Amino acid sequence: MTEYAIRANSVVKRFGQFTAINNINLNVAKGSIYGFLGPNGCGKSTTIRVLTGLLNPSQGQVEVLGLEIPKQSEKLRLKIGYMTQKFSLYDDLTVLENLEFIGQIFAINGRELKARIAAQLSTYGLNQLAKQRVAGMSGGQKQRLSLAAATMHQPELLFLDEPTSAVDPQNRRDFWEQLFDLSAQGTTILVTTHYMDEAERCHRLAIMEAGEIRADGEPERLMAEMGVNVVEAKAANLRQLKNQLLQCQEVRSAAQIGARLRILIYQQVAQPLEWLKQRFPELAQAELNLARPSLEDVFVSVTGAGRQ
Ligand SMILES: Nc1ncnc2c1ncn2[C@@H]1O[C@H](COP(=O)(O)OP(=O)(O)OP(=O)(O)O)[C@@H](O)[C@H]1O
Repeated sequence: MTEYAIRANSVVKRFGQFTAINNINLNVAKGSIYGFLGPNGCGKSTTIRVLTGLLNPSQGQVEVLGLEIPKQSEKLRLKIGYMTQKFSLYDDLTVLENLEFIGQIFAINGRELKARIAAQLSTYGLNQLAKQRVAGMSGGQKQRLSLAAATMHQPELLFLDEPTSAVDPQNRRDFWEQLFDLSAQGTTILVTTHYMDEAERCHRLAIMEAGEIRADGEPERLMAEMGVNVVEAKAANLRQLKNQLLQCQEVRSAAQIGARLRILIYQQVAQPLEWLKQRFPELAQAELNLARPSLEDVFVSVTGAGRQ
């Protein structure tokens, strides 16, 4: 039987008249990496704050690591790590001093603290930087320190709010390798992101828009079940063709990628290539191919994106 680290049932959070998250249902399996993908302002951070007990839900039930939230939030605090969007360590302290400080907050002292710091410095490649003040460090180095700090007390569950928005692709890759190491050791991870490639790495994923979960599942399954076929067309006058395609109710979206147009066509059209050629005679000689769906296609097909 699957054990869940997080269960949320019909959770709503309102700020005054404004509903920031609406009827969120969530089951996050223990040890998994669960992604929250969605545009700015769709409610990802609000959801995390409710799940961590920092915000009280307006409605609904939340259970995290077997604790009833917000009632038992204080007990939860010691079992979770939370890396917020903003770098939240001390610029004027060194790497070592930051880790000591965080350790003490979690009541780790003496020999145990020394051992934990040594382990974290080594795991996150910070040995050479131990005596360096944070102010002079690069974005990638700061991010490694943030993860080291968030995992100092070996939390069972880790919340990461857009952890890689300030780092380059190589650092993102390395960061994700660290997340998979943590997951293999049994840590459950909930991570929010804007990046499709990052979302694709998650074991499971929720796509959010305007405070609601629009789709939820394993990335591969979401791609297989999205209800549209993807066609790539290499043709002349792509801008004009795109506008004409968007007038057709059979077309979910069309977007230019280099010299091609990526067209999502609802699956009610059984033969999308033939349909395109019939509907647009100028495509009769064009290069048309069915393409493998991507997560970006799923995102477009389940949200309001892509219709302009
Ligand atoms: N304390 C608050 N009071 C009023 N409105 C809020 C508050 N916190 C968030 N909101 C609103 O709730 C909505 C969701 O915000 P949230 O920060 O959860 O989005 P997000 O998906 O995390 O966005 P981003 O990717 O930009 O961080 C936004 O419209 C935001 O302005």
